[in-house]
Amino acid sequence: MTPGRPRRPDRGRRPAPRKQGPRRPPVQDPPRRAAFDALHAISERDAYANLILPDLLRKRNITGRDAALATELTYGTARAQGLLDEIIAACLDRPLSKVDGVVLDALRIGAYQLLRTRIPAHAAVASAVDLVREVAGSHVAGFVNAVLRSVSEHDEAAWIDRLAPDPETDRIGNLALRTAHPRWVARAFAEALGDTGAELEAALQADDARPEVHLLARPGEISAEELAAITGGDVAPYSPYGVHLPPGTGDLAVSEPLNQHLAAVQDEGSQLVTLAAAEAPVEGSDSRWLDLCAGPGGKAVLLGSLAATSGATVDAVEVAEHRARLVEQATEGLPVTVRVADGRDPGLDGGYDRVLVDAPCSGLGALRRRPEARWRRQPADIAGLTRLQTELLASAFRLVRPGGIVAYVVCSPHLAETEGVFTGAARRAGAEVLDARAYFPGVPALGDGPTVQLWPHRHGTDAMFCALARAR
Ligand SMILES: C[S@@+](CC[C@H](N)C(=O)[O-])C[C@H]1O[C@@H](n2cnc3c(N)ncnc32)[C@H](O)[C@@H]1O
Repeated sequence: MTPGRPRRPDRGRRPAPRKQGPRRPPVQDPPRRAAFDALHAISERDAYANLILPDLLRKRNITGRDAALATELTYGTARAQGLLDEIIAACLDRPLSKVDGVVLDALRIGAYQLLRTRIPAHAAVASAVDLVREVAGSHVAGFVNAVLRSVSEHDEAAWIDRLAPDPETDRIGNLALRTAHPRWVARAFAEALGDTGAELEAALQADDARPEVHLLARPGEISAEELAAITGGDVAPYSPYGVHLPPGTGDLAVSEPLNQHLAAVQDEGSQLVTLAAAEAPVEGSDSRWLDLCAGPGGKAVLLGSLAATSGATVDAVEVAEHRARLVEQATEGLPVTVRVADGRDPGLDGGYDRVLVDAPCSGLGALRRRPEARWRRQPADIAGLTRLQTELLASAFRLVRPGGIVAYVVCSPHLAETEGVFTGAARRAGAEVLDARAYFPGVPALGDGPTVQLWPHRHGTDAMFCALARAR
């Protein structure tokens, strides 16, 4: 990638830029360059960190400690972007929007290293200056040097004390900045938790931490105990098929069971909601299951594995062709038939015994795993999503038979996407709402029901929502 040059030199008046020195040859720093290229693709082309970075590392043959540094810088900087921007803005005498995008991404990487890593300040500043020289030219090196020296005058806590709103009058705004969340996301968490105090703080902090990787031990292929022994992980606390990997588990330990289709990467919360969808009792036969939003196939694998052991079959519907292909690959050998169709009207015969609607959503419950999503998502996205969720759920109620189960799942705690969508749809369908907590055995702190909201700070899972209804 060749980032464009800045539209014009970015020279802050405060602090004064250093005089331009003679042009130096570019310094090679492959991990930081990879982090920069990934972050710039995220900010300019709406790329996804979990897709772009592995691709860059593979193509450039960056491995080991260098790959770990590139990953830390990419994910950490993307996750903290809004906080870093506020701090950088406080070191400028012009609006942040006037800073060229290439320069801003280099500043963000530098500020992240200064504030959230143990990299010594002089190395953080020098490496960012070298980086910007390489990607934008020497004429902006002095500007970047001066801004980062200003950033380095305080640590993160001191910057937050200076910049965060007063917690007495704006508790949510204060916590949002402290935990590097957009205010509207912090407010959505507060509304779902019914709390703006210690619990909201714990939820936002857990959401800002690096998540553990969870594996699914595919039922019928390997037990969680065996998978934990092979990978050096721990058996998950709640899912009988889950394994948690400690941070830093090497690729090698994990790649073999993944390549052999014994295991898949899947958050324990996703496993729990799928198990609830598969285990809530239907009245009568239990052999035709439908996964109405199946791509890329994580839950279809678990549903298909469970169906294989009970003699059921699964139809997996996905509107996006390429994602449907991913479902086919993931479910090979399982009793799963993939169909490319719009779940709102998939053209299938009804009469299903179980329908899972794992609806497209804001993903506010998985921000730990999608670092760029927290700054990319906007409140205005919610209305369109809830419309689609409502239509998909109405379709599920048309496709299920009386006595069958509809499971509504989203990876979001936003009340509009959770209770807001489900309550109305179940009422309109005349369905019996089940107490979903009964199908999360052993899972603590599930609230008052009947729906279930999982949380990173309570359960160590993504913030998955699950509601169950029996059709009448
Ligand atoms: C939350 S994801 C599902 C994740 C999947 N169940 C899994 O566990 O891997 C939602 C999926 O719904 C798909 N989708 C969006 N609109 C749809 C529609 N109208 N009908 C069917 N699928 C749709 C998206 O392409 C996306 O793959």
